[in-house]
Amino acid sequence: MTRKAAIIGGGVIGGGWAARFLLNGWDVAVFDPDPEARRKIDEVLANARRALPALYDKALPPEGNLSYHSDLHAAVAGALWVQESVPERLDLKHRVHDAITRAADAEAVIGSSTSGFRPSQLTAEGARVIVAHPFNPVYLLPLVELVGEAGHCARAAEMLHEIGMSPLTLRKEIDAHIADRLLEAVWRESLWLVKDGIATTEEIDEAIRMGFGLRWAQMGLFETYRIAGGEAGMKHFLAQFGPALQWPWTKLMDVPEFTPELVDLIAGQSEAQSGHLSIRDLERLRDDNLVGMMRALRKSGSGAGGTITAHEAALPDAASADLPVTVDRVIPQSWTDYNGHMNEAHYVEVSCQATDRFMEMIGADAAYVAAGGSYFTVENHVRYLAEMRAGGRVTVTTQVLAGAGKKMHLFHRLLMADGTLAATVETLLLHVDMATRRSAPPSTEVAGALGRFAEAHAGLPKPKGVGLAVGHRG
Ligand SMILES: NC(=O)C1=CN([C@@H]2O[C@H](COP(=O)(O)OP(=O)(O)OC[C@H]3O[C@@H](n4cnc5c(N)ncnc54)[C@H](O)[C@@H]3O)[C@@H](O)[C@H]2O)C=CC1
Ligand SMILES: C[N+](C)(C)CC(=O)CC(=O)[O-]
Repeated sequence: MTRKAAIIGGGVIGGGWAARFLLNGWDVAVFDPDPEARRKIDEVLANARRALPALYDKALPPEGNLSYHSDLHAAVAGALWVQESVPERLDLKHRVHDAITRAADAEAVIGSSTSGFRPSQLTAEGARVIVAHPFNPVYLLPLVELVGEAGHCARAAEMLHEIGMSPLTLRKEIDAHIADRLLEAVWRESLWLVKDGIATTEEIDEAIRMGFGLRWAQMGLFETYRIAGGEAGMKHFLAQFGPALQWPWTKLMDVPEFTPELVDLIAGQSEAQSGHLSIRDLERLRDDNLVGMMRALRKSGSGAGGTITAHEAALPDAASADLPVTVDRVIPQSWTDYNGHMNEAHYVEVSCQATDRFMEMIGADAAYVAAGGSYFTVENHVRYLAEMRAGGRVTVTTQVLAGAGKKMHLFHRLLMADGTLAATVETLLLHVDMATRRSAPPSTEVAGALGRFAEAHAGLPKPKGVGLAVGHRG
C-alpha cells in the first residue's frame, strides 16, 4: 500500500522533503499558504528527478502522487509521516505543531526540520514532535538528525532508512543538534576571516573544497586526524597539535584543557571507532573514497573536478575500464554527450552491468571471485540501434547462447521503456583461475547453474545480429 507523507511548509527544505518521499514511492500532500509554493516545489522536483536516480544503478520505485491542500487538516489526514518545515520562529512553530498534533493520526511520526530548536522547546506539553533535521538538498544528502523520545525516533529511523536516508539519533537534546554546532563554528570563523580582511569568500571556499572538505566528505574529522597522527595514531596527534589549540589560531578561544582523562577518552573512542583497521588500511580507504568523489566532480568541473580535467587534457590518452552494473535503471544526466544522447561508452557500461548481474545469478558473485574464480570478457560486439536519453529507463535482458566448459557466450538486449530495442551486445567470456590468471573450468555449482540457463535458452531463436562482423547488416 502506498504510504503518505504530509509536508507542512514547502520552501527550500519542505520542497526537498517532498521530493525525497515522492521519488521513493510515497504519496505526498503539501500545505503551504504561499501561492508560489506549488511552482517552487515543481522546480525542486524537476532537479530532484534529474539528480536522485543518478545515484543508483537500479530504478527507484514508481513516484507517488503529489497533492496540494489549502487546509492543514486535509494534508495531514492519513499521513504516516508529517514533516514541519516552516520558518525558524518559535511562535510560528508552536502554532503549527498545535494544529498538526490535533490533526495527525495517533501513530504518525511528526518531525520538525528545525536547525536549532530542541524538541522540548517546540511544543506545549503532550505534543509528540521529534526533531528530524535534514540537510540541503534533502533529496540527495542522506543525513537526518533525530532528537526526541526514543520510541518515536526509532520508528522515524526505520522509515528514513526506507527512503534512502541516514538517521543519526542524538543521545540528548542540545541547541542546534550536532552538525549545525560544527557548521556554526566554521561559519563564525569564516566570517571573522572575511571581516578582518584576511581572506575573501572565494579564498575560504577554495581552502575548503581543495583540501579538508574532500577529506571530511568521506572520513569525517576524527578518523582523518587519526591518520594525521601517523603510525602512533590519535595520542600522537593530540600531543603534537593539542598545544596549538591554546595559540591564537582561532577567534573561538574557549577550548577544553587536554587533561590525561580527556586524551584517554578521545583516543579510546578513536580506537573503538577505527582500531580494527591499520593506518595503511585507513589510508587506502580514504584514497579510494577521494578518487570516487573527485571523479564525480569531473562532469560539472566544480572544485577539484575542474583541476582533474585540466590536468588530464595535458596527459597522453589512456584507456578507461571502469564499468559498473545494472539490469533495470534510469540513465543519468552525466552519461549525455555533445550529441545530446547517451554516449556510446555507456551502452557497453550497461552491458557490463548486465554481465555482472548475470554472474551473480549463476553464483559467480563477489564471494566466488574472492575465493579465486571469475570470468574475463574476451570479445564484445555492440550494435547501436536507437538513441537513449537522460532520465529514460533502460532494461537489459540476457540470453545465454552457449555456456559449457570455460566459455560463457551471452547476448544482451538493451530495451527502452516503450520496448524499443536500443542496442545489442554480444559478449564472450572465459572462466579464469584468479591465482594463475589463466582460463580454467568453473566450479561444479557455477557450471551447473550456467548449464541450466543454456539449456533453457537453447530452444530460443538465434537473435538477429549474432556473430556479425563490423559493417555487416544481417
Ligand atoms: N535552508 C536550510 O539550509 C535549512 C533549513 N532547515 C530548517 O527548515 C525549516 C524551513 O526552512 P526553509 O525551508 O529554509 O525556509 P523557507 O523560507 O524556504 O520555507 C518556509 C516555508 O514555510 C511556509 N510557511 C510559512 N508559514 C507557514 C504555515 N503557517 N504553515 C505552512 N507553511 C508555512 C512558507 O510559505 C515557506 O514556503 C526551518 O526550521 C529551518 O531551520 C533545516 C535544514 C537546512
Ligand atoms: C544554515 N542552516 C543552519 C540552516 C543549515 C542547516 O541547518 C543544515 C544544512 O543543510 O546545512
